Amino acid sequence: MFDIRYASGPKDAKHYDTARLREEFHVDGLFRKDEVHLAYSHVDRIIAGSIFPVDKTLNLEAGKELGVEYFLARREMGIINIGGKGRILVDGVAYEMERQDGLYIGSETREVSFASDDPADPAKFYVNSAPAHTKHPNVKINIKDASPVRMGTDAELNKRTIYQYVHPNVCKSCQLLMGMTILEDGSVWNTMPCHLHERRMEVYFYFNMAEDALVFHMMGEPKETRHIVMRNEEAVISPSWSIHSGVGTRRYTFIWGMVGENQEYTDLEVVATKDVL
Ligand SMILES: O=C(O)C(=O)C[C@H](O)C(=O)CO
Ligand SMILES: [Zn+2]
Repeated sequence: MFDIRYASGPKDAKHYDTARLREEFHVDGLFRKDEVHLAYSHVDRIIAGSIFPVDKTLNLEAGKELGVEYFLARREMGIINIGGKGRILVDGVAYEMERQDGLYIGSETREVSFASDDPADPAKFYVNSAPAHTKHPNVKINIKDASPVRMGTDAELNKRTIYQYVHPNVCKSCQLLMGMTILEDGSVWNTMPCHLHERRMEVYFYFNMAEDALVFHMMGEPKETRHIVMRNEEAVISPSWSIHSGVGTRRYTFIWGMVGENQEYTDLEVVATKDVL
């Protein structure tokens, strides 16, 4: 059921060629019609992936990999809909999900199912899930409820708004932080100057990209940088030792999710551009 990824350390990763870098960190094949497609990373045991109900209703099910009775028995989940209108049924409570709506689901939630209103314009649910030690309330998060942070300048081609959906300012979670960053027209860079956060790992999911557009996702230690070429609706795992930044051939949007020791979004070390190699 899961696309399993084990953890790689920086001493090994600096020797990887393109194919190996992609095998370890790059996640594709998302949003296949009527399928749940999830990658399970052993880095902080985050799960990231897609749930794409078109003609069918899809249920969240625990595989043998989770070793529990139901998926969210010991996990929490954040969801953002990047498609048309849909519904998520959470232990009998229905949440109507428009495009850009988010949902936080706390642990100990037994039954979660996903459906689209119109197969011609189906909902596309991107999800992140992390181990959780306690139950927090389920919360629907409209983009207007998300905490916005405007960043960047025209000169640096990086004007963007970071919408923090699952964040202590918006709702309680055990460790998950999740949000969506929308670049302005003409802006192509995210997160440059780049940063590290040793206490949290991160997964990026790039979307709203034209078919012929690319994003070069930067990764690696600050003085051993590598890149991974990203196409529309692909994700990339960023271990805590790696920078994560990207530049596109056009504007794009991305969803980021973080898990680890703390929930301090600003607990990061900025790497000066002069120190990057
Ligand atoms: O546009 C950005 O910059 C981001 O969205 C950065 C991510 O949120 C991140 O790296 C948080 O640590
Ligand atoms: Zn980061």
